[in-house]
Amino acid sequence: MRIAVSAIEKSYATVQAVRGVSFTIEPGEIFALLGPNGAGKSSIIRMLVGMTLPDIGTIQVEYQQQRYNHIPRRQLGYLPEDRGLYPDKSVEKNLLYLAQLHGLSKATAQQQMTHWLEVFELTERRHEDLKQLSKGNQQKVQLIAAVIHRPAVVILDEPFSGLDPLNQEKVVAFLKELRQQGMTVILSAHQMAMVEKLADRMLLMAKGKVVLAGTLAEIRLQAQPKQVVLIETEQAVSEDSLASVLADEHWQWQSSHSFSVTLANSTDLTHCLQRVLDSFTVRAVTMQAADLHQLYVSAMAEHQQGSAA
Ligand SMILES: Nc1ncnc2c1ncn2[C@@H]1O[C@H](COP(=O)(O)OP(=O)(O)OP(=O)(O)O)[C@@H](O)[C@H]1O
Repeated sequence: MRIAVSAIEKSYATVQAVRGVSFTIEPGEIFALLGPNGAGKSSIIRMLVGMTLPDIGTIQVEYQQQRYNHIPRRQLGYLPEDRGLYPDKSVEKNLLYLAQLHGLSKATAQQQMTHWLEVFELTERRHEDLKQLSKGNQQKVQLIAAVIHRPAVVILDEPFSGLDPLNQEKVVAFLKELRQQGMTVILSAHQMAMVEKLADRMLLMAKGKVVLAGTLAEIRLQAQPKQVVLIETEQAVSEDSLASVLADEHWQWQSSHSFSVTLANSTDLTHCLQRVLDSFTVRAVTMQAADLHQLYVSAMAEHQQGSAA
């Protein structure tokens, strides 16, 4: 399923929640919507699933040569922010009921349920009422409920919320398996370390607008266009020798055996390394890349400064 969102806007009574947002999602990719509380992520999700319409702009969904203005219900698995299963029914009854509601045969529903309960280590708990499970385990049942009917697209609003680190890792593995099975996954999340491991592309939003977009590498370039490379040498290097070898570079002496160089692009990297290798024996070269959490925090700080100015 291919999804193209073009310049959508959405306002509620007093809030302009989404302000001219565009992006595309390619079939089979994991796409992450990121941003602080109130950024507009859930509003976008509600428009993607057809719960509300954009005031302005378009959503075009292509699936098996058909076109839609939202993701067709039969092809959608959705974990909303406010979860909706039956607390007084067992895990098994909840899942089988939902699967059959989506048109799965009893045998296929059973087989799907068995597989996913195993993945989340919930097989032993399947006869317990949902309300008897911890919040984290209920969350895992909700994730299974969203995918049990094998939809083409899965939308997960905060799939990591309420989960401990080990269970968050399980969700990462679960989402990778969905991608392997060919599903398109759209998720919103606040756990950057998890998103970094998973997302093929992402959209960082603030106050209804796009702040950064693309793959992690593209986002890195947008947020931090300069690269910093740390070079460690076998022999001691003085500041004077660096000044003569790297006369045109922006370098910083770190210790007798290491220094960093800030580069504008990869061509500069080649030139810089050639000059360094002509003069010193190099032990290690490390690119100092910011992780998604750091990129997110600095992008949001910059955005806030920009909108305050
Ligand atoms: N039904 C509604 N009526 C009025 N205002 C709303 C409604 N839904 C959302 N908003 C407002 O729209 C803005 C965007 O909200 P939205 O829920 O889309 O953000 P979000 O990025 O999903 O936030 P969170 O991470 O907290 O879930 C917020 O200011 C919110 O208060």
